Amino acid sequence: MLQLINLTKTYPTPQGPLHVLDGIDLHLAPGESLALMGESGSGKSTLLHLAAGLDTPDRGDVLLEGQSIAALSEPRRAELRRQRLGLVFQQFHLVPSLSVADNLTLQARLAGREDVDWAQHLLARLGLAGLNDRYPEQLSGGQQQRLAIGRALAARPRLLLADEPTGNLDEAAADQVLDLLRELIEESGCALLLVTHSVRVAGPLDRCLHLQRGRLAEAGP
Ligand SMILES: Nc1ncnc2c1ncn2[C@@H]1O[C@H](COP(=O)(O)OP(=O)(O)OP(=O)(O)O)[C@@H](O)[C@H]1O
Repeated sequence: MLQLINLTKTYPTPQGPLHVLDGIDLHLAPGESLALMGESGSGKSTLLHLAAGLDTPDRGDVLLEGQSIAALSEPRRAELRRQRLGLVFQQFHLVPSLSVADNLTLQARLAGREDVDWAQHLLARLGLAGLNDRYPEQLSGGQQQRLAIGRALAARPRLLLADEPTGNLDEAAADQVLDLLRELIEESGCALLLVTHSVRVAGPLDRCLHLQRGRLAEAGP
């Protein structure tokens, strides 16, 4: 489903080149959930951005369902993202001028994959059904985060990439959002690559890998 092949990324800095990713290989199976952990600055967000085709590696390639991202032009990469990927970041990136219902279906509509029944189901499951006509600024942080998750799942992506999706929430709200996220992922058969600092968050996922000095290692017991 997702394959990272020898991904290498170096940033130029005033102190010289910073080797963030040093030949990363990773294979994620359909429906599999994987936590990516590692110290601050170890390159987790960099890896996620490369996997989403939002940035390009110095070497290596990303295959999404066998399709090489490196071989695509930027517009075709954006189309692939719309069709196959859901993205959830720590900042919610909701559109302030759109209602809850319109925010949720925005990506699905752009991808030509709007499914009214699935959108209603997501709104209900995410506890947002009564809030359809509200605007993002009228929601709590937890509600905004749930809406961002709903939006990412509305087009039924094959893979959800999530960067600290509960980083802004207190523990109780974070647990609730993560339980929902896992349930919805299972319902839709979507794979998950989730960046987190939290062992509690990583624990229930199928696999956990640590990023350290540019390489991936299986997490110990
Ligand atoms: N555009 C850039 N130019 C130069 N250095 C960068 C750039 N983006 C990231 N870095 C550096 O690359 C390293 C990895 O950053 P990245 O954001 O991927 O780490 P992270 O593991 O996600 O960190 P955190 O857990 O703090 O979010 C950091 O040292 C960061 O300062």
